[in-house]
Amino acid sequence: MTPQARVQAAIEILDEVIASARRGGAPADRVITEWFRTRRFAGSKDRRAVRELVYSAMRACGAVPETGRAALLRLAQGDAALPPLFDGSRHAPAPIEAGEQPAEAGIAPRWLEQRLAVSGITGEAAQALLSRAPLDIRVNALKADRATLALPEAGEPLLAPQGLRYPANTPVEQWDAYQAGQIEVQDGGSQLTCLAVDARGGETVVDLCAGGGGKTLALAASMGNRGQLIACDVDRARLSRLAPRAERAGVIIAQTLLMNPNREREALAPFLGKADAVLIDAPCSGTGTWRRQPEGRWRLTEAELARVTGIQSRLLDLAVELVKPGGRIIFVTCSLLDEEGAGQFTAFLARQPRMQAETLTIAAGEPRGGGLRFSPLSDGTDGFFVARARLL
Ligand SMILES: C[S@@+](CC[C@H](N)C(=O)[O-])C[C@H]1O[C@@H](n2cnc3c(N)ncnc32)[C@H](O)[C@@H]1O
Repeated sequence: MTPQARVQAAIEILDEVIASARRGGAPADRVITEWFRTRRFAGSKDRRAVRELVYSAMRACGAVPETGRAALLRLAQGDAALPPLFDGSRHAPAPIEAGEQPAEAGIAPRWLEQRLAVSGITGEAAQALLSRAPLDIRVNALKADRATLALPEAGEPLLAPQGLRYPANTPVEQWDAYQAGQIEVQDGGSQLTCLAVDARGGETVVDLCAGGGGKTLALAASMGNRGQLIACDVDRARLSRLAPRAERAGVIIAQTLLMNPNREREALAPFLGKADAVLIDAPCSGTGTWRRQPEGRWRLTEAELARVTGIQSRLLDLAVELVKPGGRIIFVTCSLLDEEGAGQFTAFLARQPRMQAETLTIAAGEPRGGGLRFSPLSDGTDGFFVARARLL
């Protein structure tokens, strides 16, 4: 593909990414893969270059762009090599017209920038939400140890005891250690939130929002595969990804529990008052994951934010019924918004006087509202809020 054709391809893909974000459809990565599936003429270098253009353009725009072309024009404003490629030649985008408006720059749609600002995320901290994420792995302590595991490339040790960092796009999934279940891909911040659970062998631990089991696997490793680990979710497709991952990782204690939304308590009846720990890795706005999914900013609406914060407070109250006296609840969101972090946790403590907040001894993050907040700027991780409370 010519450089001009790559720009035109990026514009067409962005049109689809924008439409998909508006209707709550497939994420950008899938849109890109699908686009190339029917364009076999594109080689691997073309794919990489077009993908880079698409992601750079997404990062350059704040609010949802009207069109892919407007998004690319925004990117072109900061990259002198791009405007000449709008030359109208075969497969190239049409020439830029006088007065043609690029999409708006910014961190996010305005309402969301304001919510971030109220939560103390402005300037550099806000800009860092759109930086490029590295690739972090967790060495699976059930099968290996960071200190002795030989890997094709030496990573940078992270604060999390089994964490290693690599440049983005390192093909770790092709490594023998990955196939052997000795390593998992997991953001360093996510690994730190698992430390807050402090899950131990022999305990009963409920992972209330297990999804595909990223944290479940880390908890099983921390428990040395001893005890009871109940991985729950309301999304059948996500939960079904756990079994093959658990098998590869050698995890034998995780049992899955599919719940009906709004009827979670019924499914959890056998565990009421039995849990030593309940992890709530709650559904959230995902504002902490924009480094990887910049189009997440364009999917979020105020109504969706209100919906997920409602689920968060409901699950927090449900967790109180699940823990035994002395048991602990760990609340996690991959968000930097206080309404999904410090504010949510403070309101929970006020509603539940028998729950007492605990100070976390993780040497990272900024103390906020009884918990810790990790951010791309200060911690080099995805954005997370994590807090722990114990039932008196
Ligand atoms: C942040 S994701 C979990 C990620 C997962 N723990 C991991 O580490 O890979 C949030 C999960 O909450 C689930 N969820 C949404 N509503 C729920 C509910 N009412 N009860 C339990 N889980 C819910 C979603 O399906 C999603 O899988």
